[in-house]
Parts: sequence; C-alpha cells; structure tokens
Amino acid sequence: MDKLAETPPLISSAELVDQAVAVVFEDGRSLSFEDCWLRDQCRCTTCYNHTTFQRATHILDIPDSKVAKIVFNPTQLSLTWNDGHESSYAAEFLSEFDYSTWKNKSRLRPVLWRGADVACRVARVPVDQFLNSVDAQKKVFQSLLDYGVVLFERVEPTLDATEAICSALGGVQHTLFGGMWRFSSGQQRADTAYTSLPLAAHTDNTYCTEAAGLQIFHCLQHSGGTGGETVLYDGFFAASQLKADHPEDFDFLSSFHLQAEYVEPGHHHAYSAPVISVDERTGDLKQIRYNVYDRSTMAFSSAEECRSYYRSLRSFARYCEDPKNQWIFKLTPGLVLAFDNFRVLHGRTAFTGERVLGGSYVARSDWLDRARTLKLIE
Ligand SMILES: C[N+](C)(C)CCCC[C@H](N)C(=O)O
Ligand SMILES: O=C(O)CCC(=O)C(=O)O
Ligand SMILES: [Fe+2]
Repeated sequence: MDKLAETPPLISSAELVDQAVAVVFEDGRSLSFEDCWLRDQCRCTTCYNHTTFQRATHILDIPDSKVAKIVFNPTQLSLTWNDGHESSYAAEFLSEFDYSTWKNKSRLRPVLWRGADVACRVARVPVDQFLNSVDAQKKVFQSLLDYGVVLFERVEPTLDATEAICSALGGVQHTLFGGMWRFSSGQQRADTAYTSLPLAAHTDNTYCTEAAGLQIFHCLQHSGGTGGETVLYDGFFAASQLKADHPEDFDFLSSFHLQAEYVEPGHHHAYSAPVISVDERTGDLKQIRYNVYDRSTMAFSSAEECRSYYRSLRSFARYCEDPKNQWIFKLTPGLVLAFDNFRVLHGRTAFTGERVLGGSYVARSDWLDRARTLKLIE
C-alpha cells in the first residue's frame, strides 16, 4: 500500500493488565507495553532531549514506578505514574513497536546475483551527477544495498578525483595501507596484491577487527600488457548455495572462528571470526570474511574439527570459484568501481605491463550512515 495513503493507527482501547498497558488499535492489532518500557520512553522534556534524540535520564535514575491512571483518545495514550509523573505517547509511535515486526524494518534486502547477468542491473552513474544530485546518490546507494556493487563513469583518471567519490560514499577508512592508496606490481608491500599474480576470490582485511566496508578501485593506468581483469562474485549467493546444498558446511563456517593474519615488518594484524556471519534472530547473512591466502596456521581442538575445517572451506571455495558465478570485466581509466567488502568477493587475473590501481576503503558504518540519511534504510 502507498505509505502516504495509510491512515495512522488509532487507539480503540487501553487498559492495565498486570504490569503492562494493553493497547488495542482500530486495525485490530493488540499490543502490550511493559510499564518499565513505557517509563523509559517518556517523551517529556525532563526524560528526553528532543534536540539530540537522546534519553536525558540515566537508566539508574528512572524510577521503578507503577501506572496509576490511564487516559486515551484515538491518537494518544496518557499515563499518570504513582510518583505523580505524567507521560504521553502518540498512537502512531506505539504502533511501531510491534515485537513481531519491528526488527523487520531494519533488515537489509540484498538481491542475490550470479555471474555477469548482474552487469546490466548495477547502477552506472556519471560522477558529476553523483556529486551533485540527491537522486543520483540514491541510485548509487540503492545499487550498493541491492547488489553490493556500483560503477562511476567519466571520472578524471587521478587519485584526487577518486578521493572525491570515496568521501561522498561516506569518507576514507584508514588502514595499515593508509587512506587513499595507489599501487602497482612493484612489491611496495609484502602482499600478493602488490604483484602481477592472479588473485582468487576474497574479501579484504579478514585479519582486521573492522574489515573495510566498501572497497573502491580506479585503474589509473594499464599500458604495455594484458590481463589484470577484475572478477566479482556475490558472496551471499555462494553462502546461500552452500546452505542449501551442504548445510553442515554452512553451519561450520558460520560458527567456527577462523583466524587470519597480516604480517610485514612493523605490522602484525590478527583476528578470528566466522567466515559467514549470520544474524541469529532473522537468519539473514551479515558478513563474509573469506581470504584463503591470509589464513593463519591454526591448531584444532579435535581431529573432527580439523577435518570439518578443510571440508567446509573447500566446499565454500568451490562456489566462489565456479565460473558461472563470476562477473569478469576490465577496469579502465575513468571508470570507478565500489563494492561491499562484507558481501562481494573480488579477485583479479594475472597481468603483464604497467598497471596502476588507486582507491581506498570506506567504513561500513559510514556508508550505511549515508544510505540511512537518504532514507533508503531504517
Ligand atoms: C592494495 N590494497 C590496499 C587494496 C589492499 C591490499 C590488501 C591485501 C590483503 N591480502 C587483504 O586481502 O586484505
Ligand atoms: O589488483 C586488483 O585488481 C585487486 C587487488 C586486490 O585484491 C586488492 O587490492 O585488494
Ligand atoms: Fe583484495
């Protein structure tokens, strides 16, 4: 139904049942609100700061009070507490806190994809429009939410022009690689990204407590050679396939904490987490942390755990390496790619010649902040 056409829910009755206020709405729904919750949500100016949207009373200072009197009309519930305090709640406010549905509002709804077919669905937005129009910004973030990928066109082939995009996506996330980075195959660092070797599907920063939210790539130059194509995979699609075909492997990878490491002179990052993170209440996929190269050497608590580790990781890897699941394309100067490093796996083919890739990371909290401000998610 059109949201504007919806009439706000109206209260038809409200009464005290034990320690809760039971409210029946005219649409037939009946919701029950515990007195401690109602007192905590009091919107009077002593209890709530309407400028900052923060609570103004410490949880230890909220009195353990009882409801003494209930008054209601169709649009508002008013309570008088046994310590004399008075609170009012709009019917529309109360109706949003239906326990069976409220969490659904903040659920993301990724559209799973397989292979190159997604190419025509992913947004391709001219950079000027992205930087200057709210509609173009909505298109960009919607594409990231739906497919985990977006492309920017007509970008000046410089790191500065790339940085303007990273800033508008939420701001540059600093890591041991710096803020904005630019790399070629000259081995500036001890990592295979800095070679011309092929890289199989992976997510970055499996060894960090906060893995990069987005990864942004701009191929600033590739001359005198071939290869160096970008390969993308929907890690959520791979995880869903794994769950359907090999539930025991999915269960292992979503509970076992696999350790990853990054070691070079002056740095030693290490972190353990499940390869597949699942929201335990909704069952939704939250994050893929998968990089077969950056795995630590681990000890196992039993032979069974050790064998399950190899079986389930290989099982997942087969979906990630399945050519049917790959979207392969060549990044060229002027075309900027941004993708969700919590979901989309990336790799590259081997290359020859002089290839320079620039870009940065953007923290997940920062790009979701933009998407929420644009009212694309709650
Ligand atoms: C070159 N760049 C800065 C983009 C990233 C390099 C990160 C490589 C690392 N193996 C990982 O997967 O996290
Ligand atoms: O060279 C590339 O295209 C990507 C390398 C890579 O995986 C990375 O920098 O994270
Ligand atoms: Fe990478």
